[in-house]
Amino acid sequence: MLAETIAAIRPADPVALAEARAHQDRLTKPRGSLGVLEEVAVRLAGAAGVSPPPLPQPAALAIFAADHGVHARGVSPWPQEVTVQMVANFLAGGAVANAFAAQTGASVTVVDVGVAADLPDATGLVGKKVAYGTADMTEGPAMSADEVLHALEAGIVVARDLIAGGARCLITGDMGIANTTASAALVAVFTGKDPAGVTGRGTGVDDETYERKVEVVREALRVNALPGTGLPGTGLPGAGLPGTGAPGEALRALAAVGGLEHAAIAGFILAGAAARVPVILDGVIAGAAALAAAALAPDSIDHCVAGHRSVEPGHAAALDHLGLRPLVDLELRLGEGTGGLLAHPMVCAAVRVMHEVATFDSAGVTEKPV
Ligand SMILES: Cc1cc2ncn([C@H]3O[C@H](COP(=O)(O)O)[C@@H](O)[C@H]3O)c2cc1C
Ligand SMILES: O=C(O)c1cccnc1
Repeated sequence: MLAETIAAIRPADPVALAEARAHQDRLTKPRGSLGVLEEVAVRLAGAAGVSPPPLPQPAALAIFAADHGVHARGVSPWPQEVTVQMVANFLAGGAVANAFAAQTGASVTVVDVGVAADLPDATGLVGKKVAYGTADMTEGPAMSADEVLHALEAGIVVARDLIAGGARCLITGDMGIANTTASAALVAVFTGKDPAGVTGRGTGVDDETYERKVEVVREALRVNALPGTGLPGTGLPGAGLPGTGAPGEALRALAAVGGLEHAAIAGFILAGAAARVPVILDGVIAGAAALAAAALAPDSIDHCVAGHRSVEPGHAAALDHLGLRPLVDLELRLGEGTGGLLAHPMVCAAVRVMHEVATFDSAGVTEKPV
């Protein structure tokens, strides 16, 4: 399923890109006056392979929830049970993501891809549990080869189901106490940056915990023989995992220091790209997952929009590496999909302009100031 999804991904269509740019310049506004929104609309045209691109609605948020063995190293001030408790909160409609989703009319799908506990009442939960959390990445790989593949496939299936149900825009979401530690490790591996520069305070750790968190990331890279000099191109063997060269290395890195939700989000991105349905990325967890998706299928990023930039330093590093410009920068540090949801109306507005704004010709507006 993974190989077939990757094989279906096409890069941005150059004809649609050129048509969209030309169309922007014919609309009744000074050239370039919509700034970044013009780039977003052009990007979506390239991704869809048609100009104007389809309106990216209805949108569907998928919140992938999982737990992390590295939590045992004291990298988050919150107990692990908060993951399953928040899953219940999402299902009850009580989280920030639910409020933001209601605001933009997005559906919310909650996926258990690896929560350490089972919910007493799982009504409405999409059950795709691959494992009861990952292993501690400072003691060896967080996931086995099978687990990482199954989690990727879970994300692919969720994306396909949402698209089959009518979604025309996918938004990534996450829930997993300690997942900013795994995110930092992934960002360090894929960008080649030092852990100190890409590790953040997550939910808000004190100085002492922060120092430990950076050391834990360093230790995880060392124990898993990930030199942190950037991927692809580290020459790491993809031992035991399908694919040779860069994809095999990417899978090994994802299994070594990622989370089940990172793998699922990577699969979700790949499946959106394969179906030419745009994916709005949320924060640092999505950024780390997108680095893995990019290593598996570089063209998948043509189908992504960076919803926002969180305060996590690893997020900015991931976006830089991917060449993505975030739409919203509001010092958010929550995850769940909140930043992606806030960006969704902007992406819709950018595309709506392409469909509804008159051209200089059609409106009889003089094209150039005399
Ligand atoms: C109540 C609560 C709600 C959340 N919603 C998202 N996160 C976010 O914080 C967690 C990552 O931060 P760290 O790595 O510091 O543990 C993830 O679960 C992420 O989704 C939450 C965290 C908490 C505590
Ligand atoms: O960048 C994020 O999305 C983020 C930051 C802190 C905690 N959880 C998520």
